[in-house]
Amino acid sequence: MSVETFEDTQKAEVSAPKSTATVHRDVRDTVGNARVEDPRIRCTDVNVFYGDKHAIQDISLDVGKGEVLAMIGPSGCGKSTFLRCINRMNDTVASCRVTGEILLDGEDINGKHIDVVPLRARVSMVFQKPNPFPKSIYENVAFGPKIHGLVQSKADLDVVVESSLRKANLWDEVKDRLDDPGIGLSGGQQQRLCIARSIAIEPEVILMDEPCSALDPISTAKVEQLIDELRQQYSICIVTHSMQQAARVSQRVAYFHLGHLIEIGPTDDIFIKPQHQLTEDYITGRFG
Ligand SMILES: Nc1ncnc2c1ncn2[C@@H]1O[C@H](COP(=O)(O)OP(=O)(O)OP(=O)(O)O)[C@@H](O)[C@H]1O
Repeated sequence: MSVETFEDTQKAEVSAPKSTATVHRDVRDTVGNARVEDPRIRCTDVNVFYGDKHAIQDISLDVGKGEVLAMIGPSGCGKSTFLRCINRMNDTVASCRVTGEILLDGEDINGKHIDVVPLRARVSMVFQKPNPFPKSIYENVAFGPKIHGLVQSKADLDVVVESSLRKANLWDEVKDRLDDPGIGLSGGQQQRLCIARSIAIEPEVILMDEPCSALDPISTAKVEQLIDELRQQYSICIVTHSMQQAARVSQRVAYFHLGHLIEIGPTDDIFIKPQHQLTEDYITGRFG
C-alpha cells in the first residue's frame, strides 16, 4: 500500500495557477495571502510534532479582528492540532512539541512569562461535543468569571450570567430554570450554554472545533447564527467538515492538507475560484 506524501500531491497540482497574492518569505508555498492588516493572532512557521510525527509543517497565517476563519481539509490533515496551538491545549499532550511563533495582540503566547490559565480565558475553546459542567445552568456560566476574579459581587455575577446567556441566544429558553442542571438541556442548548460559558470570561478569540457536528439542523442553524453575531466582538476560528457551514459562517477559509496550509483566502474565492488543484479537488468532492 502506498502512503501519500505532501511531495506526491505537489506533483499532482502543477496545472493550477499560483495566486498572484504577495508571497511573503514566511508563508512558504501557501497560495493566497495569509496575512491581514491588523491581526488578533499572527502565526509564523508553526510546526507540531507528536514524537517523531511531523503533524503540522511551517504554517503561517493571521486571524483578523471581527472575522470568522474556517479551517477545512480532509480527516487527519492537522486542523484540530493547529487550532489547539492557539490556546496551548497541545501542552496537555506529553508527546507534543510545538515550534514557531504565535502572537496574540503582538505577544508571544509561548513566552516564558505566559501563564496558560489567563491565556485560555483570552482564547477560549468550544469543543465538538457539548461538555457542560455537572452543575446548574447558572453555575456553568458563573464558574469562569468567579475563578478568574472578573466579578466583585453576586449582583455583578448575575449581570454577567444574564448577558452571556443573552449573547448566546439562550436566555429566553432558560431564564426560568437557571438552577436546573446544564446537562438536562438539549444538545443544541448545551452547546449554546458552552458558548455562553466561553463568552462569560471575556475572551478575545473563540476557537471552535466542529461545534455543530453533534447537533441537529435546527440547533446547527442557531449556533451558526450565533457565530455570525459573535464575530462582531470576537475573532473566531472554526474547524468544520461541512463546506456549507464554512461558506455560511466564515469570511476567510484556510484549506489544510497533510499538515500543510495549501490555500487561504476570502471564502467566496476559495469556494468559487480556488487557485490550488488540491483545494479544488477537496471542495468539489474529488478528494477527502
Ligand atoms: N495525541 C496525538 N498523538 C499522536 N498523534 C496525534 C495526536 N493527535 C493527533 N495526532 C495525529 O496528528 C495528525 C493530525 O491530527 P488532527 O486531529 O489534528 O487532524 P484533523 O484534521 O483535525 O482531523 P479530523 O478532521 O479527523 O478531526 C493525524 O495524523 C493524527 O493521527
